[in-house]
Amino acid sequence: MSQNGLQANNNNQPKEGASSPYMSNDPNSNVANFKIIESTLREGEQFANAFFTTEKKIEIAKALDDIGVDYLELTSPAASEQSRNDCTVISNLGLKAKILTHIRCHMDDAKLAIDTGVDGLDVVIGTSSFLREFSHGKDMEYITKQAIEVITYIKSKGLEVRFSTEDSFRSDLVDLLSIYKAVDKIGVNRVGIADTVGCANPRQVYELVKTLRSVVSCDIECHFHNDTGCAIANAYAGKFYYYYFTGATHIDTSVLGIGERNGITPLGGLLARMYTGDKEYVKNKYDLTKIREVENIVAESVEVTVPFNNYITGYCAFTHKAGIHAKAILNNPSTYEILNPHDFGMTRYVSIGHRLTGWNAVKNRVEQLDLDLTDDDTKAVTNKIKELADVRPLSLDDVDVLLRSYHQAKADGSHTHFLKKIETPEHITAISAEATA
Ligand SMILES: CC(=O)SCCNC(=O)CCNC(=O)[C@H](O)C(C)(C)COP(=O)(O)OP(=O)(O)OC[C@H]1O[C@@H](n2cnc3c(N)ncnc32)[C@H](O)[C@@H]1OP(=O)(O)O
Ligand SMILES: O=C(O)CCC(=O)C(=O)O
Ligand SMILES: [Mg+2]
Repeated sequence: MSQNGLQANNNNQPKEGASSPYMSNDPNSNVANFKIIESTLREGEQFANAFFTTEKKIEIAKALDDIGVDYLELTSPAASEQSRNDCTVISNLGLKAKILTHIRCHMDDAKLAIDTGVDGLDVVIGTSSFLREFSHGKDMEYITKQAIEVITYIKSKGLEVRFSTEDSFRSDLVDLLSIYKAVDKIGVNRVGIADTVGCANPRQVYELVKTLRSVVSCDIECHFHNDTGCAIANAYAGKFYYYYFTGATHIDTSVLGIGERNGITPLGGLLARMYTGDKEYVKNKYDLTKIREVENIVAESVEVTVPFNNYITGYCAFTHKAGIHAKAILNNPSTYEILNPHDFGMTRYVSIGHRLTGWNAVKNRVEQLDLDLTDDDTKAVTNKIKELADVRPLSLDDVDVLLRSYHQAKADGSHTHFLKKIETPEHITAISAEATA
């Protein structure tokens, strides 16, 4: 969907549910109002390589807080003594983000978590037949009773509480709706749906959120694994329904998407997706220029490199190569860019030393170097670049040497001969060496 298409949709009246009790009367409800539950310090700690010291958790928490994420979700205090201490330490940092910890649907875990000083608890229990049979072994009646007891207790302590079903998309719909209805009735702040195994597609997400929206009045949170590459699209599909009808949603993310197996919805990718929906809202709410910093901190800590094709920060995310693209980008970047790199603290790069280059891109370099060459000159040098780049790609330095040397040769009329003499990329290297000798 095009950026304009989406924005136009925002201004349209919703096609369905105009009389829905969940439709906000707030005139601002047409903006992309969503909240991020940043789970690098919980789901992210489940990533194979993750080991976060307390100091590293503090550094990551502060970097995420600087971006402006709404919540930070921390590993359960039941996991280990250090995990419990870390909940207390991070709760006491005085961050703007609300601090949550993630617990099993069990009174022991809830009691342990209450004392850490967090703002709220994210309670989870599996409801699919897989989890009921092979994980905790409890039936729906037991789960519902337990959920009500745990939620009531947490609420009595004045904390925010969310109840989520694990493996929601492989759970029975009647079971799901019935337990969500029960917890909504006792005043849970949010219910969560979790695609724990990454099996859901955007259509299923949209349908489940829509159905759930019709049975609960509390907020709805979404947690999507990326096993089949749908984590961002699913988050967007979940939000898209809210977009019209509630004006509120909560989406779980982690930095670089790290988590159990191949992880969940990545923070940067989600922000890129949301930015295309409502650029001003996203830019005003989150400091997009700080995404790179937190990604670098996390990448270094978990000993991975930021992928080359990462959303926003991948090294070639704003590199334009083919001649057709380069020409249009130089005329108007929006022709081939949906994200403005400057909004993310990034810069655009137009690559020219290769066989796919075009004379318009080379002309731009001629102008940057302030060389007095005609369009025919530029086209002749472009053809030479293509010929040489059939052997190997040229660096920008190679291209500059070629352009400058051609320009010099033009002064005494030897430029045609000069181009003929350059038969391989090594000839350019030789010219360079001669010039610096
Ligand atoms: C999909 C997700 O990512 S959910 C979040 C996953 N996070 C974690 O697992 C946090 C890290 N985990 C841990 O440190 C440990 O697994 C602990 C402390 C939670 C539990 O450790 P242990 O008591 O040794 O149990 P173990 O991990 O072997 O098994 C899980 C236990 O939790 C129970 N359980 C699993 N899910 C739930 C749930 N949602 N609610 C209540 N109990 C649950 C299981 O029945 C099992 O109990 P059992 O020991 O009586 O059989
Ligand atoms: O608590 C939740 O909603 C999600 C738990 C989780 O990590 C998952 O189901 O993958
Ligand atoms: Mg998960």
